[in-house]
Amino acid sequence: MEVEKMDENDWKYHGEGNKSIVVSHAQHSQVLRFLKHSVEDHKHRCQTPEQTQQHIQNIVDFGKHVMRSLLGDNFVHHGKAVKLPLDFVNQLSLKIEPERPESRTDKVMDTLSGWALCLPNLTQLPDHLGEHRPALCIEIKPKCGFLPWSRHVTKDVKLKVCRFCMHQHLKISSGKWKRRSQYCPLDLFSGNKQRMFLAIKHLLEESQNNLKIFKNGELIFGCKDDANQKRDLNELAQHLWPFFFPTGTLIHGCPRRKAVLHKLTQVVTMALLSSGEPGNVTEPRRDHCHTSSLLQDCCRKANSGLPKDCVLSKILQVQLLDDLDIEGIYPLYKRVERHLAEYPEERSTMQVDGPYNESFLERLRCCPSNDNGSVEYAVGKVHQYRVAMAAKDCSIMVTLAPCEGDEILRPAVEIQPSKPRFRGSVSILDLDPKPYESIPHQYTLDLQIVSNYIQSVQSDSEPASPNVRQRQLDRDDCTLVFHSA
Ligand SMILES: O=P(O)(O)O[C@@H]1[C@@H](OP(=O)(O)O)[C@H](OP(=O)(O)O)[C@H](O)[C@H](OP(=O)(O)O)[C@H]1OP(=O)(O)O
Ligand SMILES: Nc1ncnc2c1ncn2[C@@H]1O[C@H](COP(=O)(O)OP(=O)(O)OP(=O)(O)O)[C@@H](O)[C@H]1O
Repeated sequence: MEVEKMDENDWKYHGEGNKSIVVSHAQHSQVLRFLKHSVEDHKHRCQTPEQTQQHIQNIVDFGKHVMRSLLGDNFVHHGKAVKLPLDFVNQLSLKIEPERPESRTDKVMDTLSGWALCLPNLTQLPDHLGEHRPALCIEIKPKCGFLPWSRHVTKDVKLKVCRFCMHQHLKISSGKWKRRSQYCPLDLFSGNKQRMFLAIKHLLEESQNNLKIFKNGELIFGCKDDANQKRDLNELAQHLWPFFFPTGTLIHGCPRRKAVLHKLTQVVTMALLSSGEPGNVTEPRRDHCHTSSLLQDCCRKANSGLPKDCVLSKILQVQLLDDLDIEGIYPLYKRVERHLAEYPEERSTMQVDGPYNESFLERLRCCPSNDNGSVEYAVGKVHQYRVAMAAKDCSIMVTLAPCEGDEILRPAVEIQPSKPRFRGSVSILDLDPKPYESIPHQYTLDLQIVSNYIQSVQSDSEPASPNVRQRQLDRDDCTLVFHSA
């Protein structure tokens, strides 16, 4: 990329989250990720260009030195910080503004610093492989895949219902989403194919911000402010039909939509479970969220664990660094705060705001396992918690292309046995360091999620009797899960 020759017409709006806006290059497999600011911060120029540069460099370093080591080189692309001409950035910002979803316009793109992150476009295959080859990309934001077990947890419900499922109630009552998602991260992370199929089915039914699908780099499903899921699924099936049924053959008696979504679910499950070391399986986790609608008995029997090096296993291992729960972390955060109030100069030696280098990683690894009352212990646990938080908020990109014969696509993940055959790559994105300052917010949010959930379940029809609950479960269409072809 030649920064002097940047032309906004070569770039188009690609997507955004809470913290950044992404634009993709029209010809090359590249994206630029810009930071976003609140309108107020932008107006008052709250961050200097040097601070923004540092912020972006911290993201690169965190990916390069911390997350790559913990999650694996294959999965993490740390990208590089680039300084762009302000003119280009301003023109680009004006160009993409009409494309932005209404719900995200409370923040604006940083047009003041000229700094951005340059990354490979993970929705496409690399330039040298991508030519004339259709690519399908499935992005999943899986969220937290385990139930806490910490002795610091004070509400029993947290040991039974996962945070995502509880949070759904708050998201509905606050108006963030209109319909509750039945997706449960514990199903996805179970390693059990039936539960994983169910998780993906639920993501397809109500994608919220947890599922997006791209075809040749273009968003074709998910992430809409107000989606009509049924219509969208029909459209999705139309889009995907040529990928999965290139010869046009119909499965006798099976509706087209169902056949395509079934294939998609199978292929995504295989990609999420694909591992460098086939057959290597971790200890099964016994987590089962009580609001997940798969019959508990079935889950218990089939909890087969994740292959050791698959992407889900890697992410889960890092999430599990949060072993104290926010209720155990918050007092440690306050210990650090008290120490810093007395010795503010130690903030940098403690690496509270980075740098995210080898020695930060070492601090994570060397943190004592028991609380000896020291500030070192508190800092180590807070760092571990922040790293776990990043892994709880990341997204997985599965990018696939049909392939013929024995041709090899690299970096390779092979979907076997599948017809047609697919090869491609699995990556993890959005691994930004979570700010130390967000811990009090996390604590308050946790309290809010739990109390809202308890209230909402109590006020929903008197606690459903087992029969009512069972009828509810029976109504779910599990044929996709239980009668695979
Ligand atoms: O707190 P959560 O679990 O709601 O996660 C936030 C996400 O909400 P979600 O529930 O996934 O819709 C939220 O995503 P959305 O803006 O809702 O798409 C962000 O990812 C936020 O991270 P950050 O503050 O931008 O670094 C996320 O905040 P962190 O808690 O990860 O800092
Ligand atoms: N390297 C990439 N290649 C292709 N698409 C990308 C890439 N990075 C980000 N995207 C797209 O842009 C979207 C927003 O990016 P990202 O998730 O990093 O934003 P964010 O603001 O950090 O999100 P969050 O709300 O989780 O904090 C992603 O969901 C993804 O669709």
